[in-house]
Amino acid sequence: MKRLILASSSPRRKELLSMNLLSYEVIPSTIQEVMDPSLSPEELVCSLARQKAEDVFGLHSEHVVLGADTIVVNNGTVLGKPAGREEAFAALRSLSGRTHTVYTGVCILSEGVERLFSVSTDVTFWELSEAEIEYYVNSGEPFDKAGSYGIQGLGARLVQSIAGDFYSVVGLPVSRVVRELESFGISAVSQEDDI
Ligand SMILES: Cc1cn([C@H]2C[C@H](O)[C@@H](COP(=O)(O)OP(=O)(O)OP(=O)(O)O)O2)c(=O)[nH]c1=O
Repeated sequence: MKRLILASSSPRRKELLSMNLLSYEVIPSTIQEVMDPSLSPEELVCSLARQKAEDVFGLHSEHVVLGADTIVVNNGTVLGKPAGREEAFAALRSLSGRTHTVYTGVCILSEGVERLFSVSTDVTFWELSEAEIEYYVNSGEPFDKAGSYGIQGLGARLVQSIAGDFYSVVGLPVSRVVRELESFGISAVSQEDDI
């Protein structure tokens, strides 16, 4: 029986799958992500998701492997995870009072089959004061997150509205993923299993 392997070190992706799936194993990929600047945002997240999935599938090709990647694109600029405080400040200042797009790419691999797709969500930030930005950076939350914020945490207060899938912003479009996984023979937790 094929098992699902999540090729990710992201605690958010793990949580989102746990909410929905019977069982899976986590084997994070160890690749150095290669970003090709000539790619569109959709192509870029798909390429990074595929790199992560292929890395783990290379060693576990008897199972189903899922890789994902999330980026924030603001006015044509790709914002990944900030390298430090200054980058986090700059990213949050640039997102203030504007609408940006969060892209999450997903790659699911099984022997002879590949499913590759991306989901985009528009997120609008309130106008942020310097004091608000400083408070948020000091919380430490921006540092392991694309775009320097987490919509699921303290960062919720920065967000005025979203158009699209909330869970995709958090790192995994989980309802689409659950449906795609069914065609690989990986099924979601049923009502009875919960009782
Ligand atoms: C925009 C946003 C991103 N994020 C996170 C999701 C991802 O974990 C991270 C983007 O980095 P990724 O490079 O997509 O993922 P990762 O390095 O955390 O994990 P791995 O490569 O091992 O799968 O940003 C949030 O948690 N909340 C948000 O609102």
